[in-house]
Amino acid sequence: MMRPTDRPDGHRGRFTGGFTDERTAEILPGLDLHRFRSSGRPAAEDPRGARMIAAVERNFYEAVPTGAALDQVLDLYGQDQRTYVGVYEAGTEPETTEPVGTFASFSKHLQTGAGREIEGFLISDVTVRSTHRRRGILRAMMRAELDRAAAAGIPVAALSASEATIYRRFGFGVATTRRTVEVDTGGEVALAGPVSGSMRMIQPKDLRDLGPALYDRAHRQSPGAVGRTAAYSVIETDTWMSKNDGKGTGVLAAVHHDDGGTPRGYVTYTFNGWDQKVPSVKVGVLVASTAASFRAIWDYLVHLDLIRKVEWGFASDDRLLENLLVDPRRVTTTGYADQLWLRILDVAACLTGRPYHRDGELVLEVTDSLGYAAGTWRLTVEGGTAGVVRLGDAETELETVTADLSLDIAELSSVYLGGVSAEVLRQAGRITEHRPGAAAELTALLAQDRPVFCMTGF
Ligand SMILES: CC(=O)SCCNC(=O)CCNC(=O)[C@H](O)C(C)(C)COP(=O)(O)OP(=O)(O)OC[C@H]1O[C@@H](n2cnc3c(N)ncnc32)[C@H](O)[C@@H]1OP(=O)(O)O
Repeated sequence: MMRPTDRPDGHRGRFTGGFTDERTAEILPGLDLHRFRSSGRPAAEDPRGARMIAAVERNFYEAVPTGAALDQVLDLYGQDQRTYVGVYEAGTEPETTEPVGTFASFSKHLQTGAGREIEGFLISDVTVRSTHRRRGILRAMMRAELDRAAAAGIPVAALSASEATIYRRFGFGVATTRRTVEVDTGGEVALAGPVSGSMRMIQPKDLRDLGPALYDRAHRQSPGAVGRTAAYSVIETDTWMSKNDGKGTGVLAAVHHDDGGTPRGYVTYTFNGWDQKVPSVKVGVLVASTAASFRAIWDYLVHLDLIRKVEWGFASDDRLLENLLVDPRRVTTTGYADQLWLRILDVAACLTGRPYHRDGELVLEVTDSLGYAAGTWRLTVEGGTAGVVRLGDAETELETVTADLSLDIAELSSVYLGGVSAEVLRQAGRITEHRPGAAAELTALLAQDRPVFCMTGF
């Protein structure tokens, strides 16, 4: 089986290779930090991993999985090669005690546009026990792990946030957003563009191999997309052990084939039940590797018999869905959320690791309270290739250059992929312009040829 973490080129990331267990005594008074890799083994053989998962669930106010459900989570996290940090009361052992602080990280690719990608340090499961909050445990874990990622040469960290006010202080900025939408599918619904190929219903378990292959193709075309976690292998195949013992929860699935019979996309969805006032379905995973496939999948969804509403939690902000329909008012946005938060650790590696569609030159004065990216950077783009120098470094001129823009690393991380406008952040007072028009120039320089969107959660 091809797992979401496997890549055709065999790349698993520099970072995950050289890991060893370690213990850093006294990260804070009376608190020890332990770091260890997910083993992928069942709870009976990995009490440390099991207690880590229990702590994460409890801190998110969720029920703790047990038995086969817990073993499945441990297996999935092992596939992701997650590294866990646990903060423990001094003198207690991870094998027998739950941590009071948790922090997971793993390596996945981040698409930077035009099929280019850089390694990302993906962060998840950040929690602190209710009784230990606001004592600096998150700050200590974040600092320790960003230090480690930066030392390993990973250019960017990424996360999705439970609350929007936590992570900017650590240099993270919102790079992509998503919407929750409801599509009114009652009566005659017409699409604006052509629909081709055919849809076939399949068993969700048949997505085991097809899902990752199609996702891999789709995500390479989408700046902002990241490699999926192994959890998707049970989400889309409806085989979560924690739900109905893995026997399925009624997820339906359909695949789009193009006119030549090649699969190009798929959708999973769930019926919300006949007790609803308006019969509706909720889309789970929707992956389209071509624009034609996206149209065909939505043609299928809006024409489901008896269904008068389709809900979807992962619509992009570019109004693609509205433009797909002859009547764009059928789409109602019911929620709006920041999705991918980025934190640039290595300015030069990030800015040279993405495509450009025009030439230009800008000097950026970057502040960074954690120090990784601070400095005055000259970005020069010629023929689609960027050169980046930190002014004042030994080999560059110690000149008195006036920066075109001053901004914090959180803002540079926000605008980096081109999904957020530097000019808008200037207007919001988050970026200071020293040369009129420089923010608009940066916006144009960073613009992509495709919408910037992260189509997964992690
Ligand atoms: C990527 C993810 O996993 S997102 C999930 C985050 N986890 C959760 O939401 C679960 C519930 N909440 C928690 O477990 C904890 O409250 C955490 C993890 C959010 C914060 O942990 P703590 O140890 O309390 O944070 P810590 O004391 O280190 O605070 C660090 C800074 O963040 C600020 N901060 C902490 N929590 C929040 C919050 N919820 N909202 C805004 N600011 C916050 C603190 O004020 C402090 O600011 P300062 O250092 O600039 O003065």
